[in-house]
Amino acid sequence: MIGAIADDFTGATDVAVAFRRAGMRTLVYFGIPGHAIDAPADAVVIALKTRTVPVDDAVSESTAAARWLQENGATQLYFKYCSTFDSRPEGNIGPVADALADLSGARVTPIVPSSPPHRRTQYMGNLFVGRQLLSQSPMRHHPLTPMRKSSVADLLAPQTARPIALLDLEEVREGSAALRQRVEALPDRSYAVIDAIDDVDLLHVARAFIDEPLLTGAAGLAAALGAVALERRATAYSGLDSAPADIDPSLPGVALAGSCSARTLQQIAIMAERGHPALHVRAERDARPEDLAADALAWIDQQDLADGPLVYSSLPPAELREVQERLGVAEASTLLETTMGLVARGLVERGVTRIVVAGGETSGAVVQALAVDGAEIGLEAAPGVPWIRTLGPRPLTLLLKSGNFGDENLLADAVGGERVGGLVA
Ligand SMILES: Nc1ncnc2c1ncn2[C@@H]1O[C@H](COP(=O)(O)OP(=O)(O)O)[C@@H](O)[C@H]1O
Ligand SMILES: O=C(O)[C@@H](O)C(=O)COP(=O)(O)O
Repeated sequence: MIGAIADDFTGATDVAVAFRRAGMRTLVYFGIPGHAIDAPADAVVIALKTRTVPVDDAVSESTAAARWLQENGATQLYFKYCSTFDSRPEGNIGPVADALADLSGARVTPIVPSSPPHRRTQYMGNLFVGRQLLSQSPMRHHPLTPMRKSSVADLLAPQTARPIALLDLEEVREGSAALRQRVEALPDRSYAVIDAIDDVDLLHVARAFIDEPLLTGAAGLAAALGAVALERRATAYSGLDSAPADIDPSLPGVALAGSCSARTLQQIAIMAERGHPALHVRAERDARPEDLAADALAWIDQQDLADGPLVYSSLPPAELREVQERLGVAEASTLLETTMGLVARGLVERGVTRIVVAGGETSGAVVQALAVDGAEIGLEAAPGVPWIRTLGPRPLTLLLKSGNFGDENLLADAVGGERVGGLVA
């Protein structure tokens, strides 16, 4: 079994659906479960909200998640971070990877953020988002982890004391055996930052590292790892059931958006164009999340839920900067994340069973406020954005959308647009 630790909740569903697409029975848990695994699985993902928490917290939570996974049958660990390598100079990718490498006894740990289905590629050590270098992409304006460099080794170096080597695309394309030899020549306790621009490159990497105790990357390498693991072990699986969970998202849905990413802003604009009622939640100094949430829920009570309403705090870069300067970055984000969590709780109390959330940190806040234990993975509304059905007696249908994922219509479609049935039926 592969045990994956994701540093945010949208990343967890992204990597979970990558494993499921490769044919693995996959479960996702939000936080470390207080119980044993629910069902036999080939991949288990633990979603943590550790991308921007203090380094020590990220390390201790990730290590505890790894131990739970090992105790529940994981023979290989996968550390899932963002395909845009979202982190701050002090971490948390480096410190968490260091700790997981120590725990698993990894000699050389691959660092592979490339995820071609999401148009994240790496060439000569530089990460691209579509046609742009990471440092020139909208990620330079991210509210919590602005990415202003493109070299993955340069981003990682301040986060770890371990040696970092680049294995470039030409070396990757020599194939997995040659790549493996290059890995063998690297020093102990080192990182290999590895180029990949398509899925075949990732298969070479996955084959070169298939017997290693720890791999790290985004959903791209996870999909390749799943494919290689399945290729190797197909005959050993018994009762393989990789079918997506049968989730019916036809009930009215509500969207909550805290992402300020360029794509989410477009998706919000399309929701307005398509006539979905929308409420903008403003972060003001001394505002209490309870009051902001109560106002938002009072507004919800006046809406027809069949219209697919949206509650959002998202702002474009200049206005976002203004709020952050006035309130503080952490203060504003904590206020708005807590508010969104309380709104989600109020929605469930009102009988809403389908909630669409835009933003990784925002999804973390919402799912934690709803005290969701785990989920089954359904079909994808967009690449890397699967519908999920929560475990437990009162299941909810959730879509946790990474800020930058999905086409412009995704949010409108997901709250009740005409394409929902087509995608999920
Ligand atoms: N108007 C705003 N002012 C300040 N911070 C905001 C505002 N709206 C959202 N945020 C914060 O920005 C962060 C967005 O991160 P996240 O939800 O992970 O989105 P993404 O998936 O795009 O990275 C959250 O912490 C959110 O609370
Ligand atoms: O790898 C990715 O890009 C995503 O799975 C992811 O981690 C997205 O994070 P957010 O954009 O913060 O939702």
